[in-house]
Amino acid sequence: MIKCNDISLSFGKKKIFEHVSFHVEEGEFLTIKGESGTGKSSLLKMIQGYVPFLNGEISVKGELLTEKSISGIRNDIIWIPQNVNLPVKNGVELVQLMGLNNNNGLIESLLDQLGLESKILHKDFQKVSGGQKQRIIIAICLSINKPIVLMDEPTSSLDENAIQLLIHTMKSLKGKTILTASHNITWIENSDRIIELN
Ligand SMILES: Nc1ncnc2c1ncn2[C@@H]1O[C@H](COP(=O)(O)OP(=O)(O)OP(=O)(O)O)[C@@H](O)[C@H]1O
Repeated sequence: MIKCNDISLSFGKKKIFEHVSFHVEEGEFLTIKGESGTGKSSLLKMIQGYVPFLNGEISVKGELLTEKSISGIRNDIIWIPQNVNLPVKNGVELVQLMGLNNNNGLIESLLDQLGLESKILHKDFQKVSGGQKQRIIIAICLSINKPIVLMDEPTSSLDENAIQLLIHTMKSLKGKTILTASHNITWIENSDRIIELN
């Protein structure tokens, strides 16, 4: 589903990683682990064409990542960041900004699986905890039906109980190809497979 072949990353003269190759099978839940600064987030952004890579090649669903194919590839991906700093007051406004229609109640059902009541969508982001906000963002993003889910540090603000609920939710998303960047032990242990950047 996703193939990275012999890719390297540098910012200016600073080499972050070199000659990295891995693949993610369709329906697999794979986690990239590694110390802070090893390039996990950048690698997830590379797959979406937001960070340029050196050497090698990346392909998604059999299609090489090029200027021409980027928009089609992005169209198959849900990108779930750790946090959002957008001009929105709460979850309802975020749903509107993202142009989502939630008429089948999927967001509420995902919030429930993540241990939150749906009314939290109306609560000001300033008044919810970091862990609640992260789960609201995840529920909203997961309601979008795309075959590939990329998540950057999905547990960064979550406590152990919320991590377990999120793992359970991810495993219930049948058929999705999930690639995450994390250094959380519980998350890593529950992934189908891990690769390490160092
Ligand atoms: N746009 C950029 N310009 C210059 N340097 C960058 C840029 N983005 C990231 N870096 C540097 O590249 C390195 C890798 O960053 P990245 O965020 O990908 O690492 P990470 O493994 O995800 O780290 P963390 O676990 O702390 O999130 C870091 O040293 C970072 O400072």
